[in-house]
Amino acid sequence: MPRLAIFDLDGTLVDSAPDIHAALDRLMAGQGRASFSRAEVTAMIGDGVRVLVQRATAARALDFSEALLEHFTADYTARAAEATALFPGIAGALAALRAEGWALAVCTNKPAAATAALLGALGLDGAFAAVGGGDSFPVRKPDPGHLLGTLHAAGGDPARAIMIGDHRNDVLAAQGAGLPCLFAGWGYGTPAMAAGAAAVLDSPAGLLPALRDLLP
Ligand SMILES: O=C(O)COP(=O)(O)O
Ligand SMILES: [Mg+2]
Repeated sequence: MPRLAIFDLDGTLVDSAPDIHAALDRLMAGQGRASFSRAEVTAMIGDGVRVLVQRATAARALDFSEALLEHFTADYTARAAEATALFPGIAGALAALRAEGWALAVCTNKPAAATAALLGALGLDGAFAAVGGGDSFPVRKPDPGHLLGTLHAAGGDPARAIMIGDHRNDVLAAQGAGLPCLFAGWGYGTPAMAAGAAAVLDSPAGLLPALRDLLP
């Protein structure tokens, strides 16, 4: 069975904050509310789209509604790849891992439809043995069931799999599933969120050596 690297998406593989930010600002403008700073937006990312819109509406004294959530989700899904790109070094790291025989998967709290649209636009459809979105399973990160469901869909073995993520939810899901977690320090998380990770990486250049170290 090949070694399996399971990647978080937002803040780990892709710098998606510009498009999430733009979509949130469009939502707020439609409600007559002020836009957000980038730091406000990155602090709201990580728990899926429902919690994102709940946090954004609360921050602008708006009542959350299913209609606002649906509006945001449709708008963001259609425009998820306008300004979003892979972090520098990610494409090379993924190619090197595949060349070494690693299987790859994505486990993200972003909804599956937006995830598929984004991966397709980035030319990454087909790069992953499985993609577990935030609505692919009855649970999502930090619940380990999301990670284990993705792992099983990829045909992986928990004893030969590693999680890579930028948020506390990634570390907690990995801990619950019994997997080591590498913390992507280039993402949207805070240093405190790395507590419990096997290692904190400063840049994607550190991915290959750290993964080989954990699973020779
Ligand atoms: O959609 C989110 O809130 C976060 O997505 P992620 O799990 O890929 O970081
Ligand atoms: Mg993330």
